[in-house]
Amino acid sequence: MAETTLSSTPAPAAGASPLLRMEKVTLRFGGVVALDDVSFEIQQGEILGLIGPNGAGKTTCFNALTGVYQPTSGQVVFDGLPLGRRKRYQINRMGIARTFQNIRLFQNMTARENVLVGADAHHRTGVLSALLRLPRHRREEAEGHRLADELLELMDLAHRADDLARNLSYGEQRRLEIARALATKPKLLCLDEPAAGFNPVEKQRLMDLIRTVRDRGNTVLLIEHDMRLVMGVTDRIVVLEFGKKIAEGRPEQIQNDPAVIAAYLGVEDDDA
Ligand SMILES: Nc1ncnc2c1ncn2[C@@H]1O[C@H](COP(=O)(O)OP(=O)(O)OP(=O)(O)O)[C@@H](O)[C@H]1O
Repeated sequence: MAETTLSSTPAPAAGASPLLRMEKVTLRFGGVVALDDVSFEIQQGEILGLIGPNGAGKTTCFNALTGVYQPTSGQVVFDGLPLGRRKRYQINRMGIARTFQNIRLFQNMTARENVLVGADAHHRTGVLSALLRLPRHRREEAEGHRLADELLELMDLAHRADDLARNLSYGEQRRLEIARALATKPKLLCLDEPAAGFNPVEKQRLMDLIRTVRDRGNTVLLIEHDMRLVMGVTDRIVVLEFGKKIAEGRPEQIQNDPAVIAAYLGVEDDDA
C-alpha cells in the first residue's frame, strides 16, 4: 500500500472549528457502496477540492451534505450542528448552497430573475407580508435587487441582467448558476464541475472568480476533473476512489501521492 499524505495535512489553526465535518459517512445504493466511511473537514475560508476518478463518489458526497441523500451511517456536521434529517431547503438556510453538474436554471426567466430566486429563498417574510407590501418585505425586496445586481456584476454578467437565461452562452449560464447560489448568502458554496466544457481562457477566468468568491468570505468546496484548475485554485484536496478517501493534503502533496497517481492511471498502487 502506498503511503498517503494523510499525516501531512496542515493542522487547522489553534481554536478554529471546521465549518463542515464529514464523520465516517457511508452511503449505499442497494449493493453499491458509493461512500465508504468517509471523513474530512472543511475549514472556514478555505477552497477544498474533491477529486477522484469517475464513479468515485464525489457527487454522492455533495448530495449527502446538501440533503439530497441521507447517509446510511455516519453524519455531516455543519457549523457545529448535525444536518440530521433536514430537508434541502433547511440545509440551504443553514448556509450551504450548490451548483449542479448539469445546468439547472429557469431558462425562461432573465438572468436577474434567476438570481432573485436565490435571494428570495433567503427572505424571512412570508406571502402575507408580500401581499400587503409591508415595509419589512419591501426592504428585503430592495436588498434582494441590490444583491442580485452586485452578484451579476461579480460574475461579469451585469450586461446580461435582462436577457433570458436560455439566450446566455454556456459559460454565462454556468456563471449565472454560481451567482444564483451566492444569492442565498451561503457560508459554504459547493461547485460541481463548474468548468465542464470550458476552454482554457474560461477556466482561467473561473479560477479568478472562485478566488474572488472566497475573498468575499465564502468557503468553497469544488468538484472538478480539470487537474490544472484544481491544483491552481485549491488550498487542500480530498481524493476519493471507489467511495473511499485515499488521500488528503495540499495540492503539491496530492500531485505526488503514489496512491492518487495509481488511482488516476488505473494501476495497482503496490506496482507504482
Ligand atoms: N441514485 C443512485 N442510485 C444508484 N447508484 C448510484 C446513485 N448515485 C450514484 N450511484 C453510484 O454511486 C457511485 C458513485 O457515483 P458518483 O456519481 O457519486 O461518482 P462521481 O465521483 O461523482 O462520478 P463522476 O465523476 O463520473 O461524476 C457510482 O458507482 C454510481 O453509479
